[in-house]
Amino acid sequence: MSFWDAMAREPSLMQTFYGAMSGDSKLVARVLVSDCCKELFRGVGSLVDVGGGTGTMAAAIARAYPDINCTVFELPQDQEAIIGLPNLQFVGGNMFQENIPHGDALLLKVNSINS
Ligand SMILES: C[S@@+](CC[C@H](N)C(=O)[O-])C[C@H]1O[C@@H](n2cnc3c(N)ncnc32)[C@H](O)[C@@H]1O
Repeated sequence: MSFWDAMAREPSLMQTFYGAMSGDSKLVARVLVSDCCKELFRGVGSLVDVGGGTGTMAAAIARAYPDINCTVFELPQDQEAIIGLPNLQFVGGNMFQENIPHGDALLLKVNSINS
């Protein structure tokens, strides 16, 4: 059983974990969508956040760049995801077993506790 499968059996642990991931993403997103990183997004029309959790990072990018079509590719799970942005969608899947959706840019962000 994978770490992710095990965690899915513990809803409170899962909620804590994704809350921590989201908090980290909020912090990093503030830098990523600031003026200093504008060059990174030049010419990008679509972006896929692989393993993007509840969508915190992708949502920040989608808000800052309404012309970028953002997709979160994530294991199907019962977590509250960010909804309501016209240029943000979620696709459920396993990156090791299924094709990752096409995007001009792929984002694969891990949290500092993993690195
Ligand atoms: C360390 S968390 C990082 C979450 C988010 N990118 C962030 O930085 O806040 C890793 C994420 O990858 C997802 N994940 C793990 N294995 C995956 C797989 N095989 N396919 C797709 N997503 C996966 C997990 O559910 C989790 O949301």
